[in-house]
Amino acid sequence: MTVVKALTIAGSDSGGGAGIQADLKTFQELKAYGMSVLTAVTAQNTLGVQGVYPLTVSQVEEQLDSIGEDLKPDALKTGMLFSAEIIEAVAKKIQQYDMNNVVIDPVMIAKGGAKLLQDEAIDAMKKHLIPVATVVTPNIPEAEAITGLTLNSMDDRKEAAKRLYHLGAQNIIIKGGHGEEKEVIDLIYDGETFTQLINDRQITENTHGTGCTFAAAIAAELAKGADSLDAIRVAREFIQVAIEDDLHIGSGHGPTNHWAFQSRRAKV
Ligand SMILES: Nc1ncnc2c1ncn2[C@@H]1O[C@H](COP(=O)(O)OP(=O)(O)O)[C@@H](O)[C@H]1O
Ligand SMILES: Cc1ncc(COP(=O)(O)OP(=O)(O)O)c(N)n1
Repeated sequence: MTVVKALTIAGSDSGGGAGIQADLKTFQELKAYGMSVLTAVTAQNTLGVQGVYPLTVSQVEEQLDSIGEDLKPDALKTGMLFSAEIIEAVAKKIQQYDMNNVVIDPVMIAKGGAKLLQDEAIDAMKKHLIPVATVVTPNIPEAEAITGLTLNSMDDRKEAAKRLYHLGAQNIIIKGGHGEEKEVIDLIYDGETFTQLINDRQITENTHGTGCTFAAAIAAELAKGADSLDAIRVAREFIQVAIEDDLHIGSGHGPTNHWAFQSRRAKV
């Protein structure tokens, strides 16, 4: 049996809907062996984020060394990185251990408004992390923060994607969850071609962790050898059914259903 290995470098969500918990659940569902490097602990539930506790740079580096020296991942994704210092350390270790298939989810703010990245870390993200990205997955506010543009139209999103490409990412996907359209439009750019993935927008409160889950699914598919566009298409299907078959747990923004994708396949 060939085992593919996927790594998440992210924060912990005690509520289990986002962060490393969402990533590991997604890796498992997509049949990739999951590994994790923790960058921060959050006290969090469906109502919001009650506490944020970053790890030290050396604690993050030591975990990356443990992985790099023994368990080379076939793909990795980054999530909450919190500070410029952690971003720089992560970018250095990705290069030192020659890690490929790198999905960068530039997590900045949780849905409830809590800051998961310090403002001054955005420059480090642009300088150190986006240049090593196989795929970068900003939502609309994150794309605005990175590019300095205001994204009111699809043409604005295309311009932002071009700027992210010029920062060094190989593939850009500007996610449409925060868009105004009736449908959800995720815009992909590979330096030559724009592709739009258009899906039904679900009217639900239960979208906690959508970005983490989506990026983790891309990483799992890249680990299995898919090209970037195919990996994004599978991840899009994974997140759509995870939102459609939501679990209704907690009294705020509930998590998505990480087993919906496999449950539906089993029924076919
Ligand atoms: N209400 C929704 N219905 C269907 N798909 C959604 C919905 N909200 C988000 N998505 C999808 O979930 C993924 C994450 O998008 P988004 O919510 O924009 O990111 P983030 O969680 O980082 O803010 C994207 O593929 C997006 O299209
Ligand atoms: C620990 C941790 N990491 C990331 C997030 C943000 O996750 P995201 O998928 O963008 O979902 P929302 O927070 O927007 O629901 C998080 N909340 N916690």
